[in-house]
Amino acid sequence: MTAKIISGKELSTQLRGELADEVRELKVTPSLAVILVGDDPASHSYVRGKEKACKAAGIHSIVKHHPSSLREDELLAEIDAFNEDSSVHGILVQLPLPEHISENAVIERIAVNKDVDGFHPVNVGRLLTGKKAFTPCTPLGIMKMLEISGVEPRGKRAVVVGRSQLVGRPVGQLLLNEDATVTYCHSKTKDLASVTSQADILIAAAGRAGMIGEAHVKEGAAVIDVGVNRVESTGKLTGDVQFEDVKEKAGWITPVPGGVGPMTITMLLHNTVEAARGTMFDDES
Ligand SMILES: Nc1nc(=O)c2c([nH]1)NC[C@@H]1CN(c3ccc(C(=O)N[C@@H](CCC(=O)O)C(=O)O)cc3)C=[N+]21
Repeated sequence: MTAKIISGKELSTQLRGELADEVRELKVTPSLAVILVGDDPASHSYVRGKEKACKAAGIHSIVKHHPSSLREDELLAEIDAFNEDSSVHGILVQLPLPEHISENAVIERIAVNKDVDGFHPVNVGRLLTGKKAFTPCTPLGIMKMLEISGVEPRGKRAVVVGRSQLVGRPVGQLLLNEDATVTYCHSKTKDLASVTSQADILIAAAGRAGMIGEAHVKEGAAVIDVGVNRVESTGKLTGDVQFEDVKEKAGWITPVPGGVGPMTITMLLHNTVEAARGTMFDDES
């Protein structure tokens, strides 16, 4: 079988166009504050991507760059100011942060109704209990890619490789909420291939270049590659999946670049529009 390639880039073009239409209908201009600490080139490049995408969708973005010497209390004070500013609807602090700053303290400081990353423990808990919540952008993008491909999670075996708070755990939760049978694999999993090769839906989110080969994949499976690994010699981006081999066996596959990455940004725009509407928690029970 040769896999259908799910283009996150093409889907993003369509969805961002629809979002731009929605933005035009809103009474307010959605506004996103992005805070970037330090000078990691990859982080700077992602933030530029977010800025560009906001602009194209008619979303106002404010980007704050800080040196890596920024103190935690200074960062928390800036978050407080954005929390109180009613013209700002979404707040995103680019991760990872320098070691002297507690990521948990920062994430918990962001107002729950401005947490467009969906990392705040209240949003995480709401997702777990099946309530409406801001949902992390990468997992949301993955679900959208499955949906447009006609891959229905209900009753399927889904295997998630990677258990990060940002991607692995929440995408497993979303798949479970859609009635998939979900298994998580990680660095301590024994005989990885024996587990992943049972997956109808395989999510590769371990952050290890090329770790998923043809032997890890079931014939006809949907393979979603979340890897964003930079090849040092060429500077090119590469996934966790050996694309050329796996595409001959899988039913669906996402490329890197042009797959999950653009969808992550698209879902950030989606969450920012949702935050600007301000109705996420209206049905509070
Ligand atoms: N608070 C926070 N929220 C995040 O959502 C977040 C974060 N921190 N830290 C870093 C990761 C990584 N991330 C990516 C977003 C887009 C692409 C993307 O658009 N990639 C393009 C290529 C970009 C390139 O070539 O540099 C692609 O895959 O086609 C990649 C990675 C968001 N993250």
